[in-house]
Amino acid sequence: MALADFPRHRLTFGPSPIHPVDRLSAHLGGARVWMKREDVNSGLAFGGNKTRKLEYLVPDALAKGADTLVSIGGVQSNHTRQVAAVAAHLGMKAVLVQEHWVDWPDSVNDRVGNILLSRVMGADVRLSPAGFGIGFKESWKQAIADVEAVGGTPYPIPAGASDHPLGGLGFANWAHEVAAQEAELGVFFDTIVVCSVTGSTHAGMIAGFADLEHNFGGRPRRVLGIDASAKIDETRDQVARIARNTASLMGLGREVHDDEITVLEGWAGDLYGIPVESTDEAMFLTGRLEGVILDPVYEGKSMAGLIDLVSSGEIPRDSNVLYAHLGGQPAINAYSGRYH
Ligand SMILES: Cc1ncc(COP(=O)(O)O)c(CNC2(C(=O)O)CC2)c1O
Repeated sequence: MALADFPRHRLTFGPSPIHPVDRLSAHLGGARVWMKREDVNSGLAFGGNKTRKLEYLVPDALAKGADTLVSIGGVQSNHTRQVAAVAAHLGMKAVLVQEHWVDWPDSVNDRVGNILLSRVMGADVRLSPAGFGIGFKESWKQAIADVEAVGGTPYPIPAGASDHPLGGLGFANWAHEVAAQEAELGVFFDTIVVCSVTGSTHAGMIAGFADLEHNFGGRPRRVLGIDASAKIDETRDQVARIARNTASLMGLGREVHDDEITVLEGWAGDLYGIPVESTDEAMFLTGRLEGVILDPVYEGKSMAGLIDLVSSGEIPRDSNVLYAHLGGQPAINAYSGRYH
């Protein structure tokens, strides 16, 4: 099946906005930087990259007669908050396993930001002591079994909606959306910068841009994933696997080449969820030059990567760089101790 043949349940307002950030570009003194704003893509609880992925999972959940979305993330997961919003929107229940992915001293970490929003939306929020990991977890499997035990019909959604057969389609579609917007804007984004953790945002982009090039006469471009997992080998493997699975699912017609899969390290720090100096600097620079808010877990780290790659000229001065802003702002409320 071609991408266009997959059912998509609209959860977004339409194409997410693309705009230049020329004060930031001037400050960096290199390529022109633009942003595509998934942080304002939906009216459902601040939206984000997972909302776009869920547009392709919801038809499957509805077709299977599910009544409960079951997912997993850290205490300040943006993903589980978006699952809670979509469940509420659809009239389904949500069971969310929130694991101890971050040893962050803010005592309010489990009472503000994303987890507070999920509770407001009526999700069954279950705190778990298990630590960070992007693979399948026992706590999540138990939650699925619990729903079945009371006669419910669960729809399992893994961390980040990534290691799911349909998990890459949302951002494969994102690539096609970018191409349509380029035609309107009269610009070509030769480089895309995106944060990579569970991997299907980046992986979907790889498959989508390969589809554009191989089947729609598109020009080649670089998709640079910036790791924020601090477990780069696992993330690299997951991005590669999901990119290839997604390409095969949508009938790309060729293999995904190794040189199309680039996950860069250097800005994640030692631990997932713990900001480092470059994270803080990226957050403050973007906030003070553009009024754009980045979070300390994900976008602050991917922007730190963009800043270095543009400043160093690794991304050439004549490039147009599209930064994927994937959302995540609510989590900043759990880091007030660092930014007061
Ligand atoms: C704001 C933001 N930016 C980038 C990412 C990384 O996306 P992927 O997981 O698709 O690689 C997340 C993910 N967040 C996870 C979550 O539980 O919130 C899946 C880890 C994100 O929330």
